[in-house]
Amino acid sequence: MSSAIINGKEIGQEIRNAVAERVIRLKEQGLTPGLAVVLVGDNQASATYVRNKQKSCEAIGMYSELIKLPEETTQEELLTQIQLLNQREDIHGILVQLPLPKHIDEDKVIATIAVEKDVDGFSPVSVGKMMLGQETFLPCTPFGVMKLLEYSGIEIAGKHAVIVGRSHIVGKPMGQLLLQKDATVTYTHSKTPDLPSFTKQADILIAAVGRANFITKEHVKEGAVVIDVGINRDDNNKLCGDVNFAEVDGIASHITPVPGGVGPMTITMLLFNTVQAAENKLAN
Ligand SMILES: Nc1nc(=O)c2c([nH]1)NC[C@@H]1CN(c3ccc(C(=O)N[C@@H](CCC(=O)O)C(=O)O)cc3)C=[N+]21
Repeated sequence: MSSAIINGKEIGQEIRNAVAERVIRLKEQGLTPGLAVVLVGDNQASATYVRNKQKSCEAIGMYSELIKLPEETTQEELLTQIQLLNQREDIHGILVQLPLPKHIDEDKVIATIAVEKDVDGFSPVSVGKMMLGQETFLPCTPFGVMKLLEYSGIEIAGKHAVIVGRSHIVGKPMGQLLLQKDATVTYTHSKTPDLPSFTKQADILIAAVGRANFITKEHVKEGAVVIDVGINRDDNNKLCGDVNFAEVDGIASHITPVPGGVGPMTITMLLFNTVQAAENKLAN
């Protein structure tokens, strides 16, 4: 029997519809939620993502503004731009598209974003609050994965979640959010010896490695829920995840496809956080 497909496009659309309703309420009160996306340089992949984000904002009636800066932008110029956005009344969320050019200190840039506008949830204060279980913007990809699990009726408490990958934006916060829902969490990474011996124990397996088709049938336990966070290009330049879908299909109980799984949820939660930021402003 094949695995149940967790449809991120469909679940994402359902959440976006609810977010669109909140946009209508805000507009009735004279406030249009606004997202600023800062793009430095001309990374082709980044340009595509950024276009998707803007289209998604417009589709639900939000304002979005692209601040496109040349590759040669200095760190100081970028910090000045962010400080201007921090002060803007019409901008409620700020996203600085990563990766940044190598001459720019990413940590410094992210730390400059006002925490109440940090809709990516990447700043040190946001991360600290998340760790403490305090109210804050959750990073969009792990937040989106939590929503996928919730909408699919997958139980988390008491389950063994194994995370493959420990990036600041996916692996680490993913484990934290699952822990907060009472999963037992194991982090694995590139230095983990005998990876399959760990991943085979997973009730919930999160693949966030960034290598095409890296997770094969030997990594997956019968009946596991497999979440594929990867976005890679295969040898034919086709979009694919970290999981070898054809191999794992039928072993997993549930699986997310790429495309159409986690990706659309990342953008959905960005819209969600931005509307929340606007609502917070109205409340204060
Ligand atoms: N500050 C920052 N925040 C981010 O959230 C951020 C970032 N930088 N840098 C780049 C990554 C990547 N990312 C994606 C979002 C949606 C899809 C997505 O919607 N993917 C579609 C397919 C899109 C296609 O066909 O190319 C899918 O999986 O179905 C993919 C990738 C956000 N990122």
